[in-house]
Amino acid sequence: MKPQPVPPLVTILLDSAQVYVGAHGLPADDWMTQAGGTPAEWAFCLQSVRTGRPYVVTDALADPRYAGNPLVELAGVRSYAGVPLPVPVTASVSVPVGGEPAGRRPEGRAEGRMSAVPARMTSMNDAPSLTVLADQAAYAAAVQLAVDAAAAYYGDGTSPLDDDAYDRLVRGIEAYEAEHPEQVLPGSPTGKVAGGAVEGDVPHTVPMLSLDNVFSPDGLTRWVAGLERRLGRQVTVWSVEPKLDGLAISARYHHGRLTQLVTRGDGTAGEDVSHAIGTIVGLPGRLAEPITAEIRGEVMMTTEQFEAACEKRTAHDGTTFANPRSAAAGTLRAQDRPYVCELTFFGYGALPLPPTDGSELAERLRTLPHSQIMDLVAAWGVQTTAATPVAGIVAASVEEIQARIEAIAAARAGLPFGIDGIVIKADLADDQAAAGFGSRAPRWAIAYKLPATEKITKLIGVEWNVGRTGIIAPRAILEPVELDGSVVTYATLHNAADIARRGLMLGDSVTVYKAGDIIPRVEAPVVHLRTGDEQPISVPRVCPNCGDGIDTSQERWRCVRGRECRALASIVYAAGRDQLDIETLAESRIVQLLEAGFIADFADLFSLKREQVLGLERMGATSTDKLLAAIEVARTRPLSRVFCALGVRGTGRSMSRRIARHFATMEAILAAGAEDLQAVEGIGPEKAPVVVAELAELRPLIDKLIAAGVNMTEPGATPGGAATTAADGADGADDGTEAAELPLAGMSVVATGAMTGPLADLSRNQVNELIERAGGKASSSVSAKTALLVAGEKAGSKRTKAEDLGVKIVTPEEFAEMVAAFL
Ligand SMILES: NC(=O)c1ccc[n+]([C@@H]2O[C@H](COP(=O)([O-])OP(=O)(O)OC[C@H]3O[C@@H](n4cnc5c(N)ncnc54)[C@H](O)[C@@H]3O)[C@@H](O)[C@H]2O)c1
Ligand SMILES: [Zn+2]
Repeated sequence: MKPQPVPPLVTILLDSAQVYVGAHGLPADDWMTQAGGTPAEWAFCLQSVRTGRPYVVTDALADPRYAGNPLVELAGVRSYAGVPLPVPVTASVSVPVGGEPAGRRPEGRAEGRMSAVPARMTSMNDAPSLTVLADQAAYAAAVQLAVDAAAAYYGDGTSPLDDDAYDRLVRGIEAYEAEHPEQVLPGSPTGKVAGGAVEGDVPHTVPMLSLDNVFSPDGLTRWVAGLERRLGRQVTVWSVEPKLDGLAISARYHHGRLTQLVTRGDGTAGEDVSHAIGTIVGLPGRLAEPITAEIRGEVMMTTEQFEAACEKRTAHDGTTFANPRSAAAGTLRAQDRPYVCELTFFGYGALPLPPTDGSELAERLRTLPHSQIMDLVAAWGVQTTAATPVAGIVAASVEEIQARIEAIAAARAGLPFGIDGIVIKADLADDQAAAGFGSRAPRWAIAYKLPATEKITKLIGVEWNVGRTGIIAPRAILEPVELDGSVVTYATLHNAADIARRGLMLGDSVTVYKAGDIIPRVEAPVVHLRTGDEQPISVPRVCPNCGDGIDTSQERWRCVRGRECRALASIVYAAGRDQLDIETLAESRIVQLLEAGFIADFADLFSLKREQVLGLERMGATSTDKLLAAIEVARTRPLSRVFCALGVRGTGRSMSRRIARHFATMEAILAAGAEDLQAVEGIGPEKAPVVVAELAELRPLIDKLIAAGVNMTEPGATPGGAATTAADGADGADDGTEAAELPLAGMSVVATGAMTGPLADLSRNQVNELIERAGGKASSSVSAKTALLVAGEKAGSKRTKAEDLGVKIVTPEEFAEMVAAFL
């Protein structure tokens, strides 16, 4: 028999750092890798972060830089160990370029180093990525790492891995075990509660299990079908609840009194943590009724409790907790801390407790639907999610479950506590009893996992930026990390005091948080991962923009020149091509005008006198009149341009267009509250209040613009937004028809390559404006949601991607015809 093709050796570092890419010159947000290291050390990652689609290896091979690289061989691998690989190879594997990365890993850190081979991807729909294990040694190292990490995670919360890295590792172990059942180690974490890493000495009356996971609507549908097949009937009632991100705990009440708290442990026995009684909000020492029962639920820290706990710990030993979950884990078990941190409890179950398991209550707890048991628990005075925006509900169909999943996922970023998914349970006791339990999880419940919102990465730098009002704010530069659908390289650090409070140092491993629209933020240093090489973060002594002094009397530092510090930059921006487009106004001219005291902001441009301009050095009559004429034209620009010129944080060109089209007038924008703003696509619960606050701050400038007669309306738009009212039915009917008649209504359109024909002279921004005038949504990246690609000359990778996805492609000329009325 012919030997199998030998797969190239690829190295994967089991490091918590999630790397970047960029070394191969492709957009960083397109790719992900599984490994640690720096961009110079790693060249490829083979799965698109944005689309989850596998990367086509052969594409990259055309690049001469990779000639002779092991990857060349990788591309030739069509099967491994006799199993055909999807062609071409599609695993999440990274390949080192130019030798192995060495010596970067901190000492004393749980890690394994293993060779890896391309994995066969499971169904891409539902495919979370996994760490690929090449051989038995790699497998053994992975098992050891996972068990150590889990022990630290459930112990004092000091795991070296973030959850995503841990989950990928365990999935890799599972995949390896499926291929090599004869090699499974007894210590393997798979199939065990808490990965088999924790023990306890207080037996549970009924095992406290974990939950199995799904990751997509398809996964959920399959799970439901599987359960119904097992039961031989349809499940008619489901309960849908948030999956609280803390630790499971059992609270034993005797005659209404809380007598014992026990952790989940290995599922059959846990640890007694009764010392925490009295410190957990939502878990009363005495119930409203003198009942005897066991209540199960999640112990966690709210964001507020986490901040308070960090403050206490910093005061005590100068360190913080890495995140709310590990703070809760550490706090629950800590007995001899000189400070007390408050915890929060949410119940999600109740069961009979011996010796009263023959009682009438015990019988009710065995036969009532889960949802009604939760009502009972709340009535007894225990906190449940009922009072939160993500309350548990019952659903009758997969569609209803799915709708609730979406609602909970949308609410996640605004919640005062962490959730990491949605738990779906068969609500009726009969269904639960008939489905029963596996060794690790019940068969009648499933966790629908949401993407991780937190990861561990490295803080590699801090830069100090001066805002429009002269506020000097630090920003963290991170080793790029893929988080909730995008690659994060920068994160907010509020101010110098905040850096000190969190005890951050350069080179620290840090937890970074991002969900939905939220601007990523650094949560805390992971103190137990320090190597001793971390350096203090230096703070500026003078304004980084103008070199003048800094007013440090407030927590938010400010340049002593205040608004003036940034005046030049703001006016240059406002006059720019995509904003007011004042053609002859060069930066040097703005400097002259500022220095002469004729202007202090861009609104002053509109009241410039001819003599003033004429009096400037190197300014003749012709150029003066040209400039004044250009300013006259600027006075009539559409609202979207004027709004963009304001430079409201988080609103660039396309967002400004969307806002202007939605509200139609500046008056309506100014009257809008955070709620109203969220009706604009791309503005979420976090961004909306920022925009409102910025606009309040900009109000004097806006009033000045209005007084100067600058246009404040968006041509063709009606208040309320034509596109939004389209779906509104009756009273939106007029607008609705209008929107539906627009040639690109409801379409996401991407333009790429050089425009030709009637579009030849348009900038990309102008093409995007055109798309939006014609009712479409301009986007810069091709995805499954793209309805149309306008591909000019040299369209490149976007065109390839559109072809792959079956997106309709037109030439600039064809497009010009489609939108001729709007040109
Ligand atoms: N970072 C690490 O080193 C590390 C180590 C081990 C585990 N982990 C993380 O922990 C996860 C596995 O932990 P797990 O076994 O506790 O499982 P899990 O957290 O995935 O799910 C089970 C748990 O969900 C909780 N839960 C929350 N809301 C619930 C609700 N409404 N109803 C029922 N249960 C609810 C319960 O505590 C239950 O035990 C992994 O996926 C990983 O993300 C991380
Ligand atoms: Zn300054």
